[in-house]
Amino acid sequence: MAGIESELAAEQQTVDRLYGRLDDLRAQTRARLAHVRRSGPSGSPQNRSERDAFATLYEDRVAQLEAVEERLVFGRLDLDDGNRRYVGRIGLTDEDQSPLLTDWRAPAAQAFYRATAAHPDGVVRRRHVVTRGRTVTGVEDEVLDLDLLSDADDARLTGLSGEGALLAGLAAGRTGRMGDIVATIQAEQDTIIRDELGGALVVQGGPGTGKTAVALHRAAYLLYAHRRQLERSGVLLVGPSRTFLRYIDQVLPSLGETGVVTTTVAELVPGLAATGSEPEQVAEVKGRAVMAAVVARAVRDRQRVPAEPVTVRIDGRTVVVRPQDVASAIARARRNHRPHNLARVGFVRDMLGRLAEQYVAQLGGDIPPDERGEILEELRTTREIRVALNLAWMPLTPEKLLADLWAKPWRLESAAPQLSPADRALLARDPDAPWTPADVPLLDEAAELLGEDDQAARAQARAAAERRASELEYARQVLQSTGSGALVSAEMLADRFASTGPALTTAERAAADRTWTYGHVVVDEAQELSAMAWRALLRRVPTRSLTIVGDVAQTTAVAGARDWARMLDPVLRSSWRLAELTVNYRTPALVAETARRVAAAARLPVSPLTSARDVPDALLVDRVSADGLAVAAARHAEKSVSEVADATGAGRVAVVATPATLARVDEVLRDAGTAAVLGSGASSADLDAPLVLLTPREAKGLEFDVVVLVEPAEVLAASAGDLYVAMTRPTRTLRVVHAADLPTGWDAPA
Ligand SMILES: Nc1ncnc2c1ncn2[C@@H]1O[C@H](COP(=O)(O)OP(=O)(O)OP(=O)(O)O)[C@@H](O)[C@H]1O
Repeated sequence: MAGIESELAAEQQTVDRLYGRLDDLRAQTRARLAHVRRSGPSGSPQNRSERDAFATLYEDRVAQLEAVEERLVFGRLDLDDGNRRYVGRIGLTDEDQSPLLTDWRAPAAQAFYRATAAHPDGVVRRRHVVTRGRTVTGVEDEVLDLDLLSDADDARLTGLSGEGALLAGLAAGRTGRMGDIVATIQAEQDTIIRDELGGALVVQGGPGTGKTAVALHRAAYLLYAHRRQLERSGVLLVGPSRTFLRYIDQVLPSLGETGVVTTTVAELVPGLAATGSEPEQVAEVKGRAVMAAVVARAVRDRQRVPAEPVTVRIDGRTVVVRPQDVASAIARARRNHRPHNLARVGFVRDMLGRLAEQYVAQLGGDIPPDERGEILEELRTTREIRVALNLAWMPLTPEKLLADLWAKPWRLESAAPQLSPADRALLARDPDAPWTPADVPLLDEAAELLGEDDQAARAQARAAAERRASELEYARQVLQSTGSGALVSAEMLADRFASTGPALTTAERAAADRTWTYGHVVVDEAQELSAMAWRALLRRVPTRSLTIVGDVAQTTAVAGARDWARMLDPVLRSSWRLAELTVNYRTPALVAETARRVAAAARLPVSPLTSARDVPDALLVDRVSADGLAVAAARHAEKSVSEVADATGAGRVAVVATPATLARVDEVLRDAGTAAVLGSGASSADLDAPLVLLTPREAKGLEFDVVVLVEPAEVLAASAGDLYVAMTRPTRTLRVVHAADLPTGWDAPA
C-alpha cells in the first residue's frame, strides 16, 4: 500500500509540474495577447495587420492550451537506457527547451501504444497515469522487459494494453458526445492511425471496433505528422448525418485540432440545402454509376441543332441561323472539351462570325474593322438571334439542368435510354420539390460538366493570387524573425495579414468552395455511399489520399455496399489497401454475439469480432402482447433512465424502433409526462437529452448506455442492416421488448 501511495505521490509531483508549465505558458501567452491588444489602433496599415495577426495567433494558442486541460498527461514510458518519457495530449518543454511531455502523435510516443512483451521496442515498463482533474488517482503498470516477467504476466500482456484504464473508460456513462481515446489507443488501432498519408486506406471493422475513433485520431495524427502539406489544402471529414457530426464534434478540438472541415454528402455543394426526402429506391437509381453518363447526355442534349432555319431581319437586311452552321459551330466548340457554359462562349462567337459574314455580304464592299465590331454587337443583342442561339446552346445552372431532367419525361428519356421506363418513372419529380441528398452528387456532376462562365472571377483570382504571394512572403519573414513556426504557418499568418475581407482559415475557405481540393479525405460509414457520391468525393481529393472507414455488414442504404471491392474497384481501381479492426470496445460480449448471430442468419457479411468486456444483465428480453408493446417500451425506457443517470449528468438511453412504433412510444411517454426527444434531426441539445427516440438509421454511429429495442422482427423486415445497427448501440444493456417472435439466430444453438 505504502508502495502505491509513494508511486502516486511521485506521479502527482510530475503531474503538478506539467500543469504548472501549462499554466505558465497560458499566462505568458495571455500577457503577450494583452500587450498586442494594448498597442492600440495607431500605426501604418501594415503594423495594424501585423498586430491583428499576432493577436489571432495568441488567441489560438490560448485556446489550444485551454483545450488540453483534461488528462494533459496519461502515460509514462520507462526505457531500457534508464530514461523516462511522459506522454500526453500535447508536447511541452521547459524554459530551456528540454522535453517535459511528448505529444502522443510524435514518433517518440509510438511505443506507448505499440510495445509488447514480445516487441518491447526499448520499453521496460509502460505506465498508464490516471487523473481526475489535476489529481493522480491511479497508476497501472505493464512490465515489458522479459526478464522481469512472470508467466502469468506473459498471458495477460498478449491481451489488451492498459486493460484497467481501458475498461474504466469503456464502462463510463455516456454523455451524448464522443470522447477521445488518446490514453488507451490499442496497438491494432495505432497501426491504422499512423499509417502513411498516401493512397486510400480502407478500415473494415464490426460495430464498436473504434472505426470512428480511429478515423478522428488519424485525422489529428496526419495533421501533426504532415502539417506543412495538409494545412494548406486541409482535411475533409465526411460523416453520415449532421447528428453524427455533432456527436463527434468535440473529439478533434480536444486533440488540439480545429482545422478539419466536416460535412455530409448532402452538404457537399456549398450553398445548396438538400432538405427533401424520397423513397430508398429513388435514391438508389440516382446513386448508380450510370447516372454520370445520364448527366453528361443531358448536358449534350442542351447543345441542339434546330430543325428549321431561323430568319432574322435587321435594319432591312436578312441573316439566317442555318442548321448546318449551328451543327458545325457546335462540333467545333465541343472539340476542346471545355465545360458547357465555357464552350458556349466559343460557339456564340463562331455563330456571330458566320451571321456577320451574311450581313456584310449584303452591304457590299470592304467594311472597316471597327464597323465590323459594331455589326457583331448588333447581332449579339438582337433578341431573335439570342433566342435562336440559346435554343441551340443554352447557358445552364446545375439546378436548372437537373430540375428539367426530373420534371420533363421526354428529356429524361432522351438522356437516360439505359434506364428502364420504371426506373425513369421513379425519378419524376415536381420542379419545385426540394433537393434530396441523392441529388447532390448529381448536381455536383452537372456543375463539373457545365462550368461557370468565370472570366471576371478568374481575373479577380489572378489579382488576389499576386496579392497573396506578397503577403505570404511578408508572413514568412515575420515567422522567421519570431520563430513561432510550430504553431502557425506562413499561410495562416498571411491570411490574417490580408487587409481585405475577413481573415479566413484554410478550413473556412475550403468549406465555401465547391471546387476546393483537399490534401486528405476521411470518410466514415463509407459503406453507405453510392457510386455517384464516390465520384463527387474523389473529385475533391485528386491525390486519392483517403481514409475510408465502415462496416459492410451495417449497410442500410439500398445504394450502399456489401463488398468493398465491388464498391471501390470501379472508382479507385485496385489502388486501395485494407486494414481490419477486430475488437469490439462498445457492446457487452453477450449482446455483440447475439447481434452477430442474427446478422449472420440474415446473410449479412459480418466481420469476426472479439468483445473487450462483458457485463452482467447485458441482454434483457421482455415478451408482451402486441397491444401492450408501446406501454412496455415506455416503462423500460423510464426505468433505464433512472438506472443510468449518474451524479455527473452522464448516462444516456435510446429507444430504437421503426418510425411508426416510435410514434406510439412517444405518445405514451408524453401522456406520462416523461421528457424524451423524438428523432435526431433538430438541435445539438438533443444529443444531450437523457432519453431519445430514434430509428436505426438515426442511431447509426452513435452509442448509449442502454438501448430499448422495440419489436426486432419489425426492424428486420425493413432491413437486416438496420437491426444489426440497432442491436449494437448499447454500452451496457440491450433491453428488448417484443410481441412477435424474435428473429432467427437470436438464441444460441444448444
Ligand atoms: N482504444 C480505445 N480505448 C477506449 N475506448 C475505445 C477505444 N476504441 C474504441 N473505444 C470506444 O468504443 C466505442 C465505439 O467506438 P466507435 O464509435 O469508434 O466504433 P465504430 O467502429 O465506429 O462503431 P460503429 O460501426 O458501430 O458505429 C466508443 O465509445 C469509443 O470511444
